[in-house]
Amino acid sequence: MKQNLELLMEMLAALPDPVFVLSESGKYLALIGGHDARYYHDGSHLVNFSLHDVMPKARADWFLQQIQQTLEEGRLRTVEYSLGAHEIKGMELAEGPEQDIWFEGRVQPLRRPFRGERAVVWVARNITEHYNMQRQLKTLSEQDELTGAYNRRKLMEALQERVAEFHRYSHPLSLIIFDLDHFKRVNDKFGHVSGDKVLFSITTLCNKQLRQQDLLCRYGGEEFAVLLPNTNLEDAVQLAQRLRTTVGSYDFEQELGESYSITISAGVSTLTPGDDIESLIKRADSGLYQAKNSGRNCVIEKARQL
Ligand SMILES: Nc1nc2c(ncn2[C@@H]2O[C@H](COP(=O)(O)OP(=O)(O)OP(=O)(O)O)[C@@H](O)[C@H]2O)c(=O)[nH]1
Repeated sequence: MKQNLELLMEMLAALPDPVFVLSESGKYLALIGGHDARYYHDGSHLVNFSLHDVMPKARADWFLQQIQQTLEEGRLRTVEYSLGAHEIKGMELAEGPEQDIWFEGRVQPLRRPFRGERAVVWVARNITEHYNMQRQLKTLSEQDELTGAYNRRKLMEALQERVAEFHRYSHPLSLIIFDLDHFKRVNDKFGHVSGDKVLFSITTLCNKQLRQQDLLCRYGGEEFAVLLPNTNLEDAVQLAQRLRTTVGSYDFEQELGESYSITISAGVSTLTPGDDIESLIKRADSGLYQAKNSGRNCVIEKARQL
């Protein structure tokens, strides 16, 4: 019997991930396992304290809510969250990972009350590596390899979200499609590799003019699209003009080895009630087509004909 108990204690102590027992009121009742300092900080000092004693209120509230919801549902729940050791009072920062950790928390109700309170077992697994890799993969799947701008897939995804938002909340949404003028001449004169450098620099130049929420995408070879949430037609045209003058006044000497200017032509459209993604794109495209036919280096707006 004693041997079995010893074995059980050994097993519990050797659990690779920390396992907390947390009460319904947010008290740390017990902690076992999670002793590998490569993955976890030592949280043994937390036992007998409450969540609200050791972490900022908003954080503690969140953990408490998870505990209470798990008890209410009476079944295993899985949650993901990031937590830095610096957010927990009394944590030994030097011993353990430096960065904030992404955790997967598996939260299971205990079958009976513990010290007079309902409680859960909370297994916290460090998933930082997995999380970062997933984020990296997501970024790669949304990005154009050459320029770092978003790709067409991301544009279509964002369009779907934003158009739905427009129909629900009437937030304005505009689209610019622009294309480099006579880009074939650049390739012919300086070579494809230099042309690639120009595409990269144009992406950088344009991104500097955009807000965080705007989305610059490489739409085709030398064609770009800019999705502008919360932007009406007038402001979108203004921005398109700014992109046009920014690119037009830039000297591509560094990219091409001699002083050289490149202009862009753009079409602009804005979403209206009853409109859809296809017609928004179509109008911006037709504005671009008209801009090319009007001598290039200009912006043409296309309002919807009702
Ligand atoms: N370097 C480089 N060139 C590209 C890439 N994608 C498309 N292009 C080039 O872009 C050029 C597009 O040529 P056109 O469609 O004739 O258009 P343009 O010369 O820009 O003329 P307009 O659009 O009518 O002003 C071609 O030379 C393509 O090879 C790319 O990824 N890298």
